[in-house]
Amino acid sequence: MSVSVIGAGAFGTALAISLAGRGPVCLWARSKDHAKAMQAARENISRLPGHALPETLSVTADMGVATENHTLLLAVPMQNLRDLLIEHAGALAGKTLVACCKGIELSTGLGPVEVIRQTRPDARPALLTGPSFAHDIAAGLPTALTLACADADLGKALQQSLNTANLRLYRSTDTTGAELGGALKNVIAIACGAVIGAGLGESARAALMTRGYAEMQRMALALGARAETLAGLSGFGDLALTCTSEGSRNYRLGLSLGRGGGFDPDVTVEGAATARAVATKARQMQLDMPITACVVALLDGKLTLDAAMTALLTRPLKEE
Ligand SMILES: NC(=O)C1=CN([C@@H]2O[C@H](COP(=O)(O)OP(=O)(O)OC[C@H]3O[C@@H](n4cnc5c(N)ncnc54)[C@H](OP(=O)(O)O)[C@@H]3O)[C@@H](O)[C@H]2O)C=CC1
Ligand SMILES: O=C(CO)COP(=O)(O)O
Repeated sequence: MSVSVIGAGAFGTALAISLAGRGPVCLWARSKDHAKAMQAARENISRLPGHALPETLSVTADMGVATENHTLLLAVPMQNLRDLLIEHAGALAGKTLVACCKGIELSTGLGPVEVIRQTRPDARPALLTGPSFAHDIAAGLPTALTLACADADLGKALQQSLNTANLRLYRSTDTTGAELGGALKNVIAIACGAVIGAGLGESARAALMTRGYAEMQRMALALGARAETLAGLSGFGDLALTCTSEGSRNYRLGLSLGRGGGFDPDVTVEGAATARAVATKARQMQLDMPITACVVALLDGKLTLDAAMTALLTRPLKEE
């Protein structure tokens, strides 16, 4: 199965580097200048500096060339996925589309697999998600991810073709659970970063991670996900990584909120839009998601961190 990676950000480049260890891979960038710069330097200096592109990795800005391969990994931010699918509708028709983004679309409340299903009903959708920093993957460090695909046979085929020397894939048919785990953990990571940034301590972070996980499960189970998916790499695994490492941009945004500092608006932070999408969805579904609500209020400047902590600590006492 030949593979192209669509989107030459940090994650797309890292996946392409890892896959190139198995054979030819094509990496598509939307900008001709970006593609040319990568070809010249044999490195993605603007998005993933410090990692050489292997010889088996070709770079293009021509979607026609990229879609000569049948399996396409879509590695763009969640809020840009629909635009990509619409802009290149013809070229993407009938392909196997593996979403590699983590988030919930703000305008619809849908996850990546659902957005693919809605915009490209002729495509065969799947999702690649789990605890993994782009720099770790590109450096060849060991990583384990979930490959979720509702079509069990296609999932098995993708697991075989996308597994690499340092990327071990576990498969699942629960796309709902996998996409919600990857999306919701980013919201909790912002909260955890804020707590650490404000000096409230690691005990408070452990409490937030645990109660955040309860929120993740509440929404995911209500939407038909399986509890064991949330307990796996795409949920618990990614929550553990993202809530404890400054390698995470979501966590770093939280840190700056907690410290009262600024944050570069051009950095991809999926949890910000996703927090808003999830809060809206929770209201519609009448689900109690107090940590998510506090993250939205913090992001909107409607609540200070002190007031958010007081709000969380003074909620009615309940059974765990
Ligand atoms: N970085 C990481 O460690 C990991 C990231 N992910 C997920 O991967 C997804 C992408 O993140 P990441 O690669 O880090 O983000 P980056 O900010 O590094 O890159 C985003 C890329 O998407 C491209 N892009 C944006 N909009 C479009 C569009 N409409 N059409 C085509 N290309 C577009 C950008 O192009 P341009 O350069 O031209 O602006 C850029 O190359 C996110 O959902 C993230 O959660 C998952 C696991 C790990
Ligand atoms: O999803 C990730 C790790 O699994 C990357 O996290 P950030 O998007 O917060 O950097």
